[in-house]
Amino acid sequence: MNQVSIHPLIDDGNNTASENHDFCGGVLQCLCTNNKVEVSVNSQSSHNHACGCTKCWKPADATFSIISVVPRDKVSISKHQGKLHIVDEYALIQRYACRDCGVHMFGRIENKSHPFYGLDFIHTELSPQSGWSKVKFAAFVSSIIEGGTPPHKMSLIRNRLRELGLEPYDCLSPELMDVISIHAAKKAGIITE
Ligand SMILES: N[C@@H](CCC(=O)N[C@@H](CS)C(=O)NCC(=O)O)C(=O)O
Ligand SMILES: [Zn+2]
Ligand SMILES: [Zn+2]
Repeated sequence: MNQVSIHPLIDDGNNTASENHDFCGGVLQCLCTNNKVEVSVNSQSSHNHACGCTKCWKPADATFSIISVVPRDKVSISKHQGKLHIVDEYALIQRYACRDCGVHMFGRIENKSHPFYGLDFIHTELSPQSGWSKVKFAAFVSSIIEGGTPPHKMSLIRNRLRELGLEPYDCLSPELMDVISIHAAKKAGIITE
């Protein structure tokens, strides 16, 4: 069967397996064999989704990354902080990566006026614990072309995402796009609450 790969963790259609509503976090580990960087996350993840952009970390054999958010005050570096560096200081999301294995441990927004300020971006697949929220949609789908996917495969990939229960969007989901616009409308005084 000529099936396209989205991400090894969801390709088998088993995306719903482990979500646990009582789950309250775990430890993210980098992929080094020794001296693993560890980041403690004391919260369940939200808005877990597949991201097709070129900036988010993904395993070598994946077309999409899997990324979610947690409150930034629930994230702390617990081991080998010295191995972390910021991938791009000028990006909106400052991604803290392990210098040795390249994995992004978390991403942080420092611009206090950004609608997503206060949320850190994490890859729950780096955690040995199970119970994290399930992947709910696919964002920045058209961007996979910038990552090398041949454009003629796009409809096959969008169909496969739908088959896996992940509605494909070329930016963020409508819910998150609304959050961004509500923030902008409040800032401009168009709406008050
Ligand atoms: N088409 C671009 C899209 C990049 C992009 O805008 N990514 C989104 C989703 S992660 C974003 O919010 N980026 C902010 C950032 O990377 O700092 C690419 O693939 O590089
Ligand atoms: Zn590492
Ligand atoms: Zn991304």
